[in-house]
Parts: sequence; structure tokens; C-alpha cells
Amino acid sequence: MSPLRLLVPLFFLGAIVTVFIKMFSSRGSDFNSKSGPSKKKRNRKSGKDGITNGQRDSQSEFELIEGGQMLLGFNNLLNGAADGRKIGKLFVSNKEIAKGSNGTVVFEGVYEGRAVAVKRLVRSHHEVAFKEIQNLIASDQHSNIIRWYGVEYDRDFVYLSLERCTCSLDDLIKTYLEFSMKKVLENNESTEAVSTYKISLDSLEGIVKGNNLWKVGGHPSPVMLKLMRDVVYGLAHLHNLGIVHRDLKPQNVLITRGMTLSAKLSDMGISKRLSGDMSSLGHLATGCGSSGWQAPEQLLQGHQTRAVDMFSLGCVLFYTITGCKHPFGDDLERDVNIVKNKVDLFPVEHVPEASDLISRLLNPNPGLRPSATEVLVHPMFWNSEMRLSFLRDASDRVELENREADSQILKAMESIAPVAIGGKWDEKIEPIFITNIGRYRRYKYDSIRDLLRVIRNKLNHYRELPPEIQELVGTVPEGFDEYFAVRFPKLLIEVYRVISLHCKEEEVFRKYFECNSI
Ligand SMILES: Nc1ncnc2c1ncn2[C@@H]1O[C@H](COP(=O)(O)OP(=O)(O)OP(=O)(O)O)[C@@H](O)[C@H]1O
Repeated sequence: MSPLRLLVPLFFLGAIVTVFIKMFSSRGSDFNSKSGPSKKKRNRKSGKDGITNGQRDSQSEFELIEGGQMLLGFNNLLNGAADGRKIGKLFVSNKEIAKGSNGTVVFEGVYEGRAVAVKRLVRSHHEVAFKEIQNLIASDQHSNIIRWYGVEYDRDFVYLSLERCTCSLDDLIKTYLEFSMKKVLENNESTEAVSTYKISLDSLEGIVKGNNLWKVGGHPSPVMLKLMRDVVYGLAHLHNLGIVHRDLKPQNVLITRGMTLSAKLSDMGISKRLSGDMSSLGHLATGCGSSGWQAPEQLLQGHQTRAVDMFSLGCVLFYTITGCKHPFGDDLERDVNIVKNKVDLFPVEHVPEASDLISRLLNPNPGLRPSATEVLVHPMFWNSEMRLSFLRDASDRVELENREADSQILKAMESIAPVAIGGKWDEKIEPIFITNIGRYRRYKYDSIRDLLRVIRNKLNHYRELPPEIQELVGTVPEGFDEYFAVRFPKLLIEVYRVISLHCKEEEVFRKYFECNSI
């Protein structure tokens, strides 16, 4: 028989099997649905999800067509998650992602052909679901806010179809730490079992392997800085819309992976919209945030403004940078310590910019906390180019000030020397570099102005530096910035404080403080 004559009947047989499987699958997807044609008997027995491996393989090749809707095949629900049911346009698998509070469970699902996370809320908490929907509709047009695709109901539950994320920020950090620990143990050839965190290491291992969260010395890596900035962008967007999140915590920051990792705000269930020019929700606002992450005025008076989110942000940034530490201590003592303002910022002191920002965010006086847009322009989020540009401008600003003429700015600048330099700056710089510097002019080694001039001059004349000095200070901007940041970690933030007090309004410095571009 020619191969062609053999293929034709096989093709028809395949088509019949395909139609059969499609009918089978659509029946199965209605199984258990309280809103759909309920109580259909489950007659798929062969696999965990009722289909044989052979069927699963052939299903992976096509999409199911249901009432005009294109649904992805069950195989798109990973690892045998095909058990589940269909509610309206939504297929909810039985595969649980996580549990929330008040009986909320998050499942994997498919909504109109798109992989989603299905947040199943108990219907008696419908008020919360309704709020969540309203807030999601109002706010989801932003890349740092979780998207919502639809809502379905049955007798007992409300199902929100949300953009499916890989994990929460909390999961990411814990898994990263666990993974690093595992690596250390492996390197030590230890046979001790590593405790397993609820999220399987394997599923996140790809992410944590390719994305360092910390640099050597415990500084946040560019990946971590981006995630933290994403959170602030999300908050700035909500606040612009007059929405106060009110429950910001690492579990409510979700992570997606594309070309890079991104963070998105979720769980808008208790967020509230401020109408018009209202700046506060006052006593009558319903809902409360999570223990351990709320501002003192939120805990004490239920008085809620955008500033409560800024306080929670301070805690989240601290938690992220320190790898799960909290500025107000352990779980059980946090609320008490928040009310007493018993804060410990020591664990972030090695990152002075973070320490400065977080202490401002945790200010017990809500009126003194920076806004989300102000946070975005804080030096904590500056890249090397911006940091060097600022130091250069600061140098130009103080260089021509006359010491004898009682210059306030110069006095203020020199007064930070003990903190910013901690002695004489030549002691922290290699002799070969000091010799090179000395060829051009005389410097005072206890002067901030002169240290800034060295940085400014060597930056401006980098190309003229001898190769051995270029190698020593590294490439511009990253290496060069790091060279000075390692030796004088507090220099930038101390100079920033002086400039923000004395020269914030001056044209040359506006770009460092302006929030308009965001
Ligand atoms: N869109 C999503 N994609 C992936 N995982 C999600 C998604 N939404 C929620 N999760 C997971 O489910 C967990 C609980 O979800 P969520 O915080 O929305 O529930 P909740 O009942 O509001 O919880 P809580 O009140 O404790 O904040 C999250 O921490 C996260 O791990």
C-alpha cells in the first residue's frame, strides 16, 4: 500500500478522535459548576485529570472552542492541574496557588484563553469583592498594578480572574535566601536536609538563579532596585487616582517575569477611593490593613491618608533590603512597637541612601512622610550616572564659595565631613592615586569640598588619566561611582541633605528633586 493511501484513513480517524476529545473536555469542564449545568457525572477515569497521557499529548496541539470562546488546552495548566470546572467564561482548576484571609483561595485558571490566577472569595464577603472589583477597574491600566480580566459568580463564591504572576515578593525573597543557603550547604558538601519552603524551590529556581537580588556587601542589586521602584510606581499611580491601598505588604506585591522581573501591586480589596480633593478617609472607613504593616495613625485612629501607604512602603523596602527583617521587630511585637515608634534601622545602615529614605517613610508624623512621587526621585533610586552628575554639580556649587566670606553652604558642607569622610580622605585612597592627584594642585584631606573636587576633576578628565589609575577607579559611570561609594558610603546622602536644605530651588539642582517628569 502506498504511504498516501495509508495516511488518508489515519487523517480521518485522527479528526474523529479530536472531535470526541473536544466534546469530552467541554463536558468535564462543567463538572461541579454550581452555576452551569451541574451534577454531570465524571466519566473520565484514566488519569489524574481523567484523560490518558495519549489524549493529553494530542490535546496539547489544539485549543478548545466553547460557546464561541477560545480556551487554551488543559495542558496549559501545569503539572496535572486540569481538574476543575467551568464557570461562565472561566475555567478554574483545582490547583491552588495560595490561601488568603477570610476563606479566600487563589487557584490557577484560564479565562478566555488566557492563563489567570483565580481569586475565589467567599460570597458572604461580597462587599469586599465588590470593592476589589471597583478598585481594580479604576486602577489596572498600569504596568505595576495587577490586571483583572473578569468576574464570575456561583452560589457561594465570587471568582476574580487576575493576571497570573509567578509568585509574591515575599516568596521571591524567601526562596532566594533558601536557594542561596542550599548552594552554601552543597558547597560545604553537607548532607543535611534543607527545610522546604511552601513554594517549591524548583519552580522558582530559574528566577532566583538568573537574578541576583543583592550585590556583594548586602547592597540591593539592580534587579532588586527595579522591583522596589516598580512598587513605588504602582503606589504613585494609585495615589494619583485618589486610591489608598491600605494593605501594602510583601505578600501583596506580585512578581511577573518577562525580559526582566516586574513587581505589581495586588489585593486591592480594602483599598479605598478618596473622592474629589479629600485627603483622608477618617474614622468611618471600613476595612483594615494587615497586622505589622500599618502606620501608627492607622492602628490608633483608623485615620487613613495616602501617607499610611508610605509608612507600609517603608516597612516593605526595609524587609526587601534586609532579606525578611522588619524595622519594628518580630511578628508579635510589631504593632506595639509601631505605636511606640520603637524602630531599629541598624540592619539597613550599610545602605545609607536606603536608611535615609526609610527613616523618612517611617516618620510617626504622617505629614512629614514623602509622597510616592518624591520617593521616586530619592537618591536611593539614582543610577551611577545620576549620582556622579549630582556630586559634580555639588562640587561646582561650592568650589567658588569664599571660605572667609562666611558662606553658609560651605559651612554646612564642611560640617558633614566627620560623618561623610570619617577622618582624612587620603587615608582611604591608594598612594598611587594620591600621587596622581597631587600633580595638579594641593588638596586639604579633611575637606568635603576638596574631595568633591577630586571626584569632579577625575570624572571630567577620565580619558587623560594614566591607564593604571583608570584601572584602579574602574569604568565610568558604574565602576567609578562604586570606587568612591565603597570608600565613602555616606558621602552622597550627606551632600544631598546639605543641597536639599540650601540649594533645592536653584536651576542646576531642580532635576534632582523634580517630580513632574514622573
Ligand atoms: N494574580 C496572582 N498570581 C499569582 N499568585 C497570586 C495572585 N494573586 C494572589 N496570589 C497568591 O495568593 C496569595 C493570597 O492572595 P491575596 O493576598 O490576594 O488574598 P487575600 O485574602 O486578600 O490575602 P490577605 O488578606 O492575607 O492579604 C498571595 O500572597 C499570592 O501568593
